Amino acid sequence: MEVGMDDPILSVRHLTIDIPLAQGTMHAVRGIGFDLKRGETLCIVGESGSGKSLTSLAIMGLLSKKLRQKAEKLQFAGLDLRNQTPRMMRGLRGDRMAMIFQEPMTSLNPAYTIGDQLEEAYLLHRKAGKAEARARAVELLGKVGITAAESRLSQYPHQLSGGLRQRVMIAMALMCEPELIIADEPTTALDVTIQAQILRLLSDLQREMNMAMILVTHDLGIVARIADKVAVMYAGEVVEQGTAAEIFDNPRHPYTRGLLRCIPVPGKTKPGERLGSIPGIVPSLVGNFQGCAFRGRCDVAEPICSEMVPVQEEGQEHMWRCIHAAGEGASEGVSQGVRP
Ligand SMILES: Nc1ncnc2c1ncn2[C@@H]1O[C@H](COP(=O)(O)OP(=O)(O)OP(=O)(O)O)[C@@H](O)[C@H]1O
Repeated sequence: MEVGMDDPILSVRHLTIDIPLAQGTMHAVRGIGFDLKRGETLCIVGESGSGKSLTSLAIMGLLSKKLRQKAEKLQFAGLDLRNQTPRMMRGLRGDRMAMIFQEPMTSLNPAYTIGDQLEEAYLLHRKAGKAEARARAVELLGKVGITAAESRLSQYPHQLSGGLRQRVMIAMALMCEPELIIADEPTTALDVTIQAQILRLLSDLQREMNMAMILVTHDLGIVARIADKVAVMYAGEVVEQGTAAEIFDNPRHPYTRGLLRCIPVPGKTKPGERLGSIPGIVPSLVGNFQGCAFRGRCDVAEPICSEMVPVQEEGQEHMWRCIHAAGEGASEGVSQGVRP
């Protein structure tokens, strides 16, 4: 099924991911949702363990079978991803959707040349001949700024620097010009200056190819520069989401405000600048959890916060899940509904 240009290419509603553990079930992702259109970039930010990677893996159909995933809606390009067989998901991955991981050495096979690995997805999905796949590989290596691309094809991953390997990973993900790309902290392992170059490159290619992109990152400088939308995750929930301008200029949730306190203005944030740290620890998500997960670290928390948080409603442009923020003369469209 084709989707119109204005329809979301990706639509997620009430995605939950549970992890069975010896001590009980961990509710690692707790009912998140967002929409993404073609050509848009959604940055997911939040501290370690908030569920960003699990969310990315769930969309790609790569979650371990031991984890339990449910969603009211998980739709990509008009396809219901909840009903796809593993074979169908393999058909989509590398072709219409692709993922770039943190550490290229875990995704690149040390035993195969760069050329073989770049050509593989193209040969598989495009039913192309070897010469055509090779020409495409050279073209993509050029696009990601790798010079003497022909000679790189016969090299093995260990012969390249970390920055070059990450460029190869980007080229690999883009071989079939996917409609959706998910990049999970794609430059964490690299030097700060190279990180900024590579993320800028990824963002330029994403716009050139009109792909939708989810970028999971801790780097608020990058978020300020390239995000159209931002989702702030905390303890398995999206606590605030909106356009980048709304999140940076008018953050409403105390957690978002805490993260941005040091660097509130897009354009002033430097590449490599990371999330500030907020005192306190994230509560355990094992077993039943009620109320706002941030309340233990929040300076405006009240007893009612241990009972309820505002719910997210369909179609809200700027959403935050905090009773206080919503009560402070919030703008239109903010949910006043609550759930335990
Ligand atoms: N296979 C697993 N078994 C048990 N716990 C897991 C598993 N995968 C993830 N978790 C837990 O689920 C929570 C969310 O993990 P996730 O990797 O999505 O966090 P994240 O926000 O991506 O963190 P980071 O920024 O550190 O990558 C964490 O507490 C993590 O320890």
